[in-house]
Amino acid sequence: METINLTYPLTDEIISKVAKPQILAIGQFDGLHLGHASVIESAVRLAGQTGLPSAVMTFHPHPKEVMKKGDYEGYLTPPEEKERILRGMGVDYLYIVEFNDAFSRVSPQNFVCGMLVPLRIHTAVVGFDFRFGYRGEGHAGMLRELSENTMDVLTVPPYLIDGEKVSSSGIRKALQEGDIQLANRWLGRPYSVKGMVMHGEKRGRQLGFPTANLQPGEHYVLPIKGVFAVRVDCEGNTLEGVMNVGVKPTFHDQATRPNLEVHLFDFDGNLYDKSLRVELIDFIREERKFGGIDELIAQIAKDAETAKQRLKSAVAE
Ligand SMILES: Cc1cc2nc3c(=O)[nH]c(=O)nc-3n(C[C@H](O)[C@H](O)[C@H](O)COP(=O)(O)O)c2cc1C
Ligand SMILES: Nc1ncnc2c1ncn2[C@@H]1O[C@H](COP(=O)(O)OP(=O)(O)O)[C@@H](O)[C@H]1O
Repeated sequence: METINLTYPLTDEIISKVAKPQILAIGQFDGLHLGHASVIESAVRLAGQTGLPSAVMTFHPHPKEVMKKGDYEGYLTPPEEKERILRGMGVDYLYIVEFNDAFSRVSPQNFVCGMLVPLRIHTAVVGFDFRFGYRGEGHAGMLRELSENTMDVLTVPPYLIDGEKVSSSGIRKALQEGDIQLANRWLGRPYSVKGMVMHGEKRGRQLGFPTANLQPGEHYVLPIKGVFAVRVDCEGNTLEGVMNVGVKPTFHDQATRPNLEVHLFDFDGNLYDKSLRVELIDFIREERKFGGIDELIAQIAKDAETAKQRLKSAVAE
């Protein structure tokens, strides 16, 4: 898969590089959940049937972040994570369109005539509720007409689980409520957060549980504050562990943005400045303020045992 950054308006240089008959799935696709996957898989399937390349068009930064909408809480899948997942889906091209104030004011007509038509899109594949252009005034039904019938449009129906429409907002809510099982079921994979390991307060080792403190590189949606059973990808190696997401109220009175810290099982090495991708497998409990260090240590030991059991049963499922 090749990733190509696009800005509006397209330059002649980029048009000559990118324009070709192709099947294009368009959407924000934050989360790349099973609903998004069904749109993208439809595009990849159609590409296979027609012999044309498949492509995905997405927008960055998140429009809600740029438009300063109150309900923006970070990314489920920052661009790097989207790339990783789309590569595994057999997509040929990923177009990341720069979303800024000016782009937010592009009309539906200009988006189609200035972006999709010059790229020579054969078929645009979109979800049933796709909106585009200034104030979201464009919808799927307008794509063909605005392209003057040069482009076909395939609209994919909602993806349901237990009668409920899979959605990014539902996944955000589930993460914030600690329902990791639901979030993961809707994502079709474990929710993961990636970041570099940084120095902490050097207390973990004294407690008997060294913890790699993660600096998430992008602004991720964080789950509820508490303890999780996790699987960790460190430079291609898979490890298991237990993670605390929180502010360590036992040691700190002031609430800050939560920290992510992972204690890895059966590991003794230096992780500083390495990149870890942590998959949340299950939620164990909420973070608490303990009366003393011994109580905290005893609880962390219990958490580690619980995490090992949950990881074992997750594999067996
Ligand atoms: C599994 C696990 C559970 C934890 N639970 C709590 C908790 O409930 N309350 C709390 O104040 N700190 C909790 N901690 C955080 C510890 O206080 C923290 O690991 C310790 O202060 C080390 O911090 P450092 O890495 O910055 O040195 C937990 C840590 C782990 C690994
Ligand atoms: N099993 C392990 N799990 C996590 N980190 C470990 C482990 N063994 C060694 N380490 C190393 O120890 C560091 C954490 O030790 P800790 O005393 O908690 O220091 P800090 O406060 O800087 O995080 C990690 O960043 C990593 O480099």
